[in-house]
Amino acid sequence: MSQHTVAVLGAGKMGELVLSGLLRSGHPAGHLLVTARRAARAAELAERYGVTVTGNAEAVTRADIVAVGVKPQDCAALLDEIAPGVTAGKLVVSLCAGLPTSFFAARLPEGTPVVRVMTNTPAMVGEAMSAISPGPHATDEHVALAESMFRPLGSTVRVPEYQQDAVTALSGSGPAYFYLMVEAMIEAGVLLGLPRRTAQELIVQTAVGSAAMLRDSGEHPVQLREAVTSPAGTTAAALREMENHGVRAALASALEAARDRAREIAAQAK
Ligand SMILES: NC(=O)C1=CN([C@@H]2O[C@H](COP(=O)(O)OP(=O)(O)OC[C@H]3O[C@@H](n4cnc5c(N)ncnc54)[C@H](OP(=O)(O)O)[C@@H]3O)[C@@H](O)[C@H]2O)C=CC1
Ligand SMILES: O=C(O)[C@@H]1CCC=N1
Repeated sequence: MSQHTVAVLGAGKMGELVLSGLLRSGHPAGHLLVTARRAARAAELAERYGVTVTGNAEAVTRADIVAVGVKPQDCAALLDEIAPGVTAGKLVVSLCAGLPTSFFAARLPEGTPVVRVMTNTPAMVGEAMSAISPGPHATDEHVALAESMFRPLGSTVRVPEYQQDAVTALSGSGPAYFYLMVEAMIEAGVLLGLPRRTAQELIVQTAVGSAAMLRDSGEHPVQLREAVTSPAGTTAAALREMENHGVRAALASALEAARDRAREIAAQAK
């Protein structure tokens, strides 16, 4: 991987995470190029990471791997701009929600390999979940390259592309659902009379501990929940209220809405 030159086009939040992950894993700064729309952002990236910031066309000309980190609605214009420079042998890696690899194929030279990745913001602490799918002309070697790009950010998994909108609804947007729940529980703690700072400390550590149990205990969430729920106890009382308020149904609807929005983004980008 380190011998390849990687260009991150549109180094915003996610692009910067890819960039910093590569640098953390020992990828030479000299083999990294980034682009940004605003001059201030370009200067910030150059100063923070010591990488070369160029225009999109130059980055693509110099790179072997081109990671597209712009918002889906900015993608068509970017692809039209870079298509002439995407010569044979270059791999395009999309970070974009919703957009299928066929969207890229339609705008890039025939035969361009495209890999689609849905990662998430816990990449900031090396705990991302990145789901990787080969698109047209992407070989196993291309997918392996994308894996080595995203492994420094956290876990990776290969999924067929048709699952990517569901993946986006689950793990791509997922951190926001947990943050909302934590925020709501802090407010609930304040309602019960706890100082805000105490409520936050209690619930954040409870989230961290619960996440570690989910990952490391080898037990199913149902078993973990049952172990907390004493007969006629406090947890059972709280869980009944959650069921009464339709928490499961709310989550099902929320994830369906996210999946549907991913489809809509693709339809609108055409
Ligand atoms: N945020 C998230 O949790 C996740 C986002 N994604 C996907 O990642 C992609 C990026 O999202 P995110 O990082 O949040 O968005 P950001 O807005 O933070 O980053 C996008 C960046 O692209 C830049 N940009 C836009 N057009 C161009 C262009 N023509 N040339 C160069 N740079 C350009 C923008 O510049 P400027 O700031 O100047 O406008 C911005 O810095 C999206 O496609 C999104 O769907 C995927 C998983 C999770
Ligand atoms: O909200 C979004 O569209 C992006 C994709 C997944 C997370 N954030």
